[in-house]
Amino acid sequence: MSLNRHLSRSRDLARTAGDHAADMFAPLTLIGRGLRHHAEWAKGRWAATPRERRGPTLFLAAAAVLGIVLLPHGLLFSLVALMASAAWVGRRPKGATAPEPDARDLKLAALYAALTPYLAGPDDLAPLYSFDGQYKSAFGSWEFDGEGRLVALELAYPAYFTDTEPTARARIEQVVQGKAGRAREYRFDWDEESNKLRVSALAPLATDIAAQPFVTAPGEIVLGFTDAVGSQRTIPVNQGGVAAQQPPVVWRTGARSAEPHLLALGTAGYGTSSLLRSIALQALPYGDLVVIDGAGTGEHACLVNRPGVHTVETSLHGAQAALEWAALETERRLTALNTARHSGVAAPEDVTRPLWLLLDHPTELSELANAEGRPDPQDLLETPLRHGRAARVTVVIADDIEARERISPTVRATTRARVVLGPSTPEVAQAALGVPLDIAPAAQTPAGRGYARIGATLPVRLQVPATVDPLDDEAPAQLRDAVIALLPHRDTRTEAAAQTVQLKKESSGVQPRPVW
Ligand SMILES: Nc1ncnc2c1ncn2[C@@H]1O[C@H](COP(=O)(O)OP(=O)(O)OP(=O)(O)O)[C@@H](O)[C@H]1O
Repeated sequence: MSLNRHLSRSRDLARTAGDHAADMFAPLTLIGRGLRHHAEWAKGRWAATPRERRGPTLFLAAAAVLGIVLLPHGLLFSLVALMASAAWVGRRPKGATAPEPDARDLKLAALYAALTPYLAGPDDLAPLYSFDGQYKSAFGSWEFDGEGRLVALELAYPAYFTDTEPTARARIEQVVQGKAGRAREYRFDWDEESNKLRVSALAPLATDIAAQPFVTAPGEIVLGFTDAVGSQRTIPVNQGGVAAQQPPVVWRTGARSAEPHLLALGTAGYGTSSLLRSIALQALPYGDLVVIDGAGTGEHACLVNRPGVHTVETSLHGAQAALEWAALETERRLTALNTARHSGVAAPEDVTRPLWLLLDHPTELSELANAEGRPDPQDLLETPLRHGRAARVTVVIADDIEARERISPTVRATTRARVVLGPSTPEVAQAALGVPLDIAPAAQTPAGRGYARIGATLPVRLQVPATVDPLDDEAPAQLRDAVIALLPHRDTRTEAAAQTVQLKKESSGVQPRPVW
């Protein structure tokens, strides 16, 4: 017999012996698997049993075992019963594989595990959060979207959690946002009375609404658009060339407004100048403007010499002259209004026509004035800010969030309409809006995105309509055309479209029309 035949025979013998052994040990494997299941089940029950009930449970189990041992043939019968049940549980249908873990279950379990270090109390006898706990003990309800992303969650937290402390809340909000995905914004609704937190993921706001005439009453300014929760009404808009209804963030100005002035702070490049331009275009049909461009970048040059625009100032001297005039004009209007009231006649039109003071980056001028030992332009705003409501003078200030410390206390105290644009941390949002934000911003923020707070209301999300500088060659022509179409003209000629516009973006060429 050749060596090869010997080898193949031994292989066959080994295979047959293996098959026989597998057949012989199959019942043992089956029972072993069943016993393992039983052990896991018992371990799970033990972990789920509250600590104070573990002693009595152990006692009952020991009593049952003792009873079985004392019964005639009790031990034998119980062993047979255990083997039979293990064999039943351990059987596995042919081809069956372990079920895939549910991705949603895994996400919720991961969130629960991440929250546990912040919400578990070491001395809590019945903890909602514990390292060997289950998320179902703390999470009341949850909802996932079609793509498997968490969109809503209600969770309970222990009563001793310091839910009134902004830092403690912020920690929990950060954990939730981290586990649920930083690409979206989340609203956090803390129900302090019942120790519940409701989290909802917010759909992104529309970014394709350009400057256009908005359907509003005189004195109403559309700061931008929000979600359905943030506004009580919708207005018709042209959204990316399609007619749509969108909920606006409306700022009411005028003699009856409780928030007659606005302060907008933002990260550089996130659209505070565009917001100012958007307000200017909405204010111009009903009022007059004085524009101060503290950064001197000529971003508001498109307003120069427009009907209703008194002046666009970019220098410290010009800004001071304009603001001194505005202060005197406010006093003149107050006197004229008083006289009219005393004589019981209607106030003249030049007193009631709204006057808007729009200041972009005024803190830069404050620094310059400080260096030159001249009066701070912000101080010149005192009269319009304090008496502007009665005199129909509205002040709008836009500045860099980094410059918030240099904003004067009078400006901060009198600007009750607030906007913050660009990426913001809880501290920045609180400094800009005056209250903590109950919304966690997304990791990526488009230009013009932020939050608005009008008076004592809760902050709402805000997307400012794209109101680009029509003299900015890099801005899309379509957006520049939208702004050009809204600029008022001295005659009936139609202004050239953005592609052929001949205006030069040279702030040195800006010739403001002096009013004093
Ligand atoms: N709402 C918006 N939609 C689309 N683009 C915008 C919007 N707001 C601003 N932009 C674009 O973002 C850029 C910066 O805008 P803007 O100059 O208004 O920002 P800013 O915060 O005033 O910046 P800076 O402080 O540097 O002047 C511009 O190119 C502008 O066209």
